[in-house]
Amino acid sequence: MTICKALTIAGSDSGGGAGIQADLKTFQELDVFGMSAVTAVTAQNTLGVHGVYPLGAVALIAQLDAVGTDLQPDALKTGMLFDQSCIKAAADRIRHYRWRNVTADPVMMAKNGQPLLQPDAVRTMIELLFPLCTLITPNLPEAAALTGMKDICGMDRKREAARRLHAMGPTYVLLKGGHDESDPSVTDLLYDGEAFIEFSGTRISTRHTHGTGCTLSAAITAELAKGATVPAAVATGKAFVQAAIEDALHIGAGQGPTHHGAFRRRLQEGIVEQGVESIC
Ligand SMILES: Nc1ncnc2c1ncn2[C@@H]1O[C@H](COP(=O)(O)OP(=O)(O)OP(=O)(O)O)[C@@H](O)[C@H]1O
Ligand SMILES: Cc1ncc(CO)c(N)n1
Repeated sequence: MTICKALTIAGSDSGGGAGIQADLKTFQELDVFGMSAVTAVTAQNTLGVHGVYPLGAVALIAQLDAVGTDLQPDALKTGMLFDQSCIKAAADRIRHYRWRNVTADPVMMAKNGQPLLQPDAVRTMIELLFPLCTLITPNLPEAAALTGMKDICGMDRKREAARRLHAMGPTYVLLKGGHDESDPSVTDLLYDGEAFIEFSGTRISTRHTHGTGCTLSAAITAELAKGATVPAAVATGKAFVQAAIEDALHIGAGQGPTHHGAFRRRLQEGIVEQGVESIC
């Protein structure tokens, strides 16, 4: 049996809904072999982030070299990178191993506002990581921090933000719409420097959206690993996260995780369509 392989470079979420745990569950659900390089361990649950324990660049490089010298990923994503040294290490190893199909989810804070990236690392991410990326997937607060735009509301401002983000070097920008409560169709906007494509769903009224961004970017990464185009990968990713939110598990006392097994169940029931046939 051959299988496509995907790598996540991200933080660990002990609560299991976001970070490395969400990414590996998503890779597995989409029939891709998942690998990980951990940047930091967080003590986290549905009530919030209770501690952040960075592993440091030396430990990150060791993990990336272990993967790079033996198991080449067909696609990779970055999530919580924590600080400048981790961003530099990740960018350096991505270049060294000539890894392609790179998606950066520019994680800056958890849904309840706790910081997951040091403020002085934002510029490093733009300068060193974005030019290596096939896709970046900022949410609206991240897009504001990256572009310096104060309020990004309405489609015109979203398009302007996407243009500015695209000028930072990635091939595609996906501006996520989860934080725009005024949009009932929760639209994510994809831009390749020429055309805009809107991916809409149905906004679910729920507090259980912990890790939606991680899950979306992991699903896109899995599809890219299997050989999908970026628009096709985003379409599958959006369907995956929509199903995961709709079938939420209602566990924990706070902002709960999504259900990573929901998309597979819908596939089996014929409710959603399979992504690409794997090329591996
Ligand atoms: N309430 C909702 N109903 C349906 N889809 C949603 C909802 N909230 C978010 N989404 C979708 O989930 C995905 C992630 O979007 P969001 O903007 O929430 O990311 P995020 O803030 O980076 O997530 P997180 O930080 O929790 O990982 C997007 O595809 C978005 O459209
Ligand atoms: C480890 C980690 N990565 C990303 C997020 C964003 O959802 C989170 N809450 N925790």
